[in-house]
Amino acid sequence: MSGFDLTGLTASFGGERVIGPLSLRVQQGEKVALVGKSGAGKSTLMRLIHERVDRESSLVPQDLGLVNALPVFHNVFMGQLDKHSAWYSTVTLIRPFFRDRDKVREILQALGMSEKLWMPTASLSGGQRQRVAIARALYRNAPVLLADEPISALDGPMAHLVMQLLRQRFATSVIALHDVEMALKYCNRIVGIQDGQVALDEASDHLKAADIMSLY
Ligand SMILES: Nc1ncnc2c1ncn2[C@@H]1O[C@H](COP(=O)(O)OP(=O)(O)OP(=O)(O)O)[C@@H](O)[C@H]1O
Repeated sequence: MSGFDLTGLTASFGGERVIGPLSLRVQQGEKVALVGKSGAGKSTLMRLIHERVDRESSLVPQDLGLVNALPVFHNVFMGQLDKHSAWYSTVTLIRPFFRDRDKVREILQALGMSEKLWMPTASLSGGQRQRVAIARALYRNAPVLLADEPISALDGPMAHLVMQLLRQRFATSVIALHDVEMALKYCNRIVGIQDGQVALDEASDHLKAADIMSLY
């Protein structure tokens, strides 16, 4: 599977409906930006999609989900934890295999931080930590990328580099973005969320930033 067709997506907190019911069909090759104001329901929708797509996806959650006590290498390696045996993962914890080191180093290099390979993740800056979560998703190399605000802590040039890399490496993606210009530049479909519903669903080519700002 490299696209998905989900129906009946709903989420409630404390008896209050915050998402749906809504449907979302994403075809292979689509790069979807989820946009909408803070609290509209983007992260909740992303979690619902991930629950259904799960092993077919590479996830970059908003809270990053890193293990601070472990070095960068091991956090990135976790992207493929479910593909290895317990034996392989235990050996890797103590003495990683060369092929895995090389692969992880190569991904970190593309993200401009190969020198951090063995650094404790806790010692990194916010933007560096965000890139470790992105590296983990790249290392997982699943058919679909699900990323929740993956460039929120990055400076301008690094944000563009990361968006280019994600576009190259994942045929199909759903990325929640606050930056409307980045959404238009790097995604070919814009889905706007308002009060837990799809309020806009258009090809990027047909939209200008001002059209999207009506959601805010
Ligand atoms: N664990 C939770 N418990 C209670 N309410 C929650 C919880 N998670 C989200 N919500 C509520 O659901 C709504 C949607 O939140 P969500 O995080 O999905 O929005 P968002 O569009 O991702 O916002 P942001 O852009 O600020 O990340 C908000 O009103 C939020 O308060």
